[in-house]
Amino acid sequence: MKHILLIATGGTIASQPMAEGLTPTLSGEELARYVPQLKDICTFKTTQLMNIDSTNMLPKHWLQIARCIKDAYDDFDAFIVLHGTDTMAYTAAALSYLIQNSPKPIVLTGSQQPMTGAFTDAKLNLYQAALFACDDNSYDVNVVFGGSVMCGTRAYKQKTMSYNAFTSINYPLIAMIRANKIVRHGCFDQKPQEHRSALQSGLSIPHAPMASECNNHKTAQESEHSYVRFYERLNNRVMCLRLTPGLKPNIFDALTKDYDALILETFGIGGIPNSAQHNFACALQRWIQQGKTLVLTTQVAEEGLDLGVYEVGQAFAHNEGVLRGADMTTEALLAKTMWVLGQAHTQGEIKRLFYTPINHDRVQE
Ligand SMILES: NC(=O)C[C@H](N)C(=O)O
Repeated sequence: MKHILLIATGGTIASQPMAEGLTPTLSGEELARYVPQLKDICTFKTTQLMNIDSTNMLPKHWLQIARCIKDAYDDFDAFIVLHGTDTMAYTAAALSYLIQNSPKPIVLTGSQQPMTGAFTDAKLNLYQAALFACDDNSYDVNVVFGGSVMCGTRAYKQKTMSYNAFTSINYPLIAMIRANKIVRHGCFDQKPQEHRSALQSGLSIPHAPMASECNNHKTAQESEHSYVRFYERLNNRVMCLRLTPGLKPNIFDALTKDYDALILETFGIGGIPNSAQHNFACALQRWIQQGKTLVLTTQVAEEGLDLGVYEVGQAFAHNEGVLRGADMTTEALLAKTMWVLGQAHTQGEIKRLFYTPINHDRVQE
């Protein structure tokens, strides 16, 4: 039987009704007791890192979860992170960058209704997360929710109440889970050979060096190991801004003090106002000239960005100072930009890391 570490962090799954509203109170150990069927498919230990509504998750918590998995990596076959749904997509993306190339699966799940609720989805989500975590062909960071398995960089919360709250954006589902059967999407039906070999070498999986342990010019990305890589640094001076009709271009000047990078959600396939009254070109150029990072993406959930299509985007299509989000989710862009700026020191390095696909986060341009 596979041995799993259940990492509890709070969320609705752990919440109970209080006078102030739903509040996380149940521990991971208590949650597991509600699903006795877990014992039929795995052995497990629980650990409680925090017990918070995911509204209060911060980048330092992502680092804490990644560190917990790193420290326990050799002792378990898989990891389940119990998490609130509201920011689960951000955490799943962040873990995809902080823990790369993992032959052991890391699965996030949670629920729309508390574990103690009469019609809860929590039991099935936890059970199916364990089922997927125990499967020999699972690896890397995934979200299991409402019978869908999504890549950690592609998950998106699209519903506030329904049980099928998550969807995979611009990328196929890894699998569907019907009751206790995993139905994999064709290209995800086999764990890659490099991961199999790594696992066959048993407990002595040589973790690749942390980025901070690599010499200055060689990032962990370039390490010759094909094994799991853990990272410990994020730059959280990154923010997202959605363009809205009438937004004033001088907004960026107000952001320069607190932020190193801006992810701008443009209109449609890539429209940025350029009328005489509202022209963003100068303001954005000023941002770039200060040495700051500018990532352009779309505020439309599906199908991604192409700045070359319209006159209102073309000025940025070939701008060397702009990073293009392509078909990535905003959640993944935020986490990736924090990770990239945590590792890279030159514009060239930033660009190279940003455009390198990680855990299927973007299609190669
Ligand atoms: N369904 C949930 O888990 C929502 C909750 N507010 C959270 O994100 O922690």
